[in-house]
Amino acid sequence: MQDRLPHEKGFHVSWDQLHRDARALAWRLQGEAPDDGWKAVVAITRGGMAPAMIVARELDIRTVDTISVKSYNHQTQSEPVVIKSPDMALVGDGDGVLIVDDLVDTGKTLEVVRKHMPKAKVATIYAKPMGRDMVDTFVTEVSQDTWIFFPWDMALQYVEPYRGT
Ligand SMILES: O=P(O)(O)OC[C@H]1O[C@H](OP(=O)(O)OP(=O)(O)O)[C@H](O)[C@@H]1O
Ligand SMILES: O=c1[nH]c(=O)c2nc[nH]c2[nH]1
Ligand SMILES: [Mg+2]
Repeated sequence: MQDRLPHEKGFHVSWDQLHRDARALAWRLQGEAPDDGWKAVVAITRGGMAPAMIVARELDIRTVDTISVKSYNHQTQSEPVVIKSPDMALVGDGDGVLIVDDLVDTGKTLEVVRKHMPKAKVATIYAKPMGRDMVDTFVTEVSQDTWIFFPWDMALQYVEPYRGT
């Protein structure tokens, strides 16, 4: 499938904003930990790595693994492919595991990941309506026609003033 998605709006997230929002996610997750604590955090690479690091730091979880799923080439979506699995001896069926990603959009990535670890809890910082139900905990919802620009995909640059002289 090669659909170009009609994104009308842009939501630009700075490192500072990402840090605040990831900490807000960790704050929410405090009350959702299993009685014996989270066994591990699994970051969905690449976008989930910075959020997972911040969440793991706030919740003092030292065991962090990754699952690598690729589904977009820039803004063009294709079928998600698992490129690298987590240590299955560690994560098992996902019981006690916290999966972290930067966002859920259509939910296709999480569909694949949940098949790997059906009992895991899933948290993202941002969520769009189509994929919202695939996530147990998130912080901010944006509309489906918004493209979220993450700090690792941006750089500071000069902009023209609104009014010339
Ligand atoms: O809900 P979906 O429609 O599946 O989209 C969400 C996924 O898409 C992006 O990852 P991408 O595949 O672009 O890889 P990346 O994390 O390496 O940037 C994003 O980081 C999510 O993982
Ligand atoms: O950087 C991104 N921003 C988005 O809004 C998005 N949706 C899917 N994949 C995405 N990647
Ligand atoms: Mg991703």
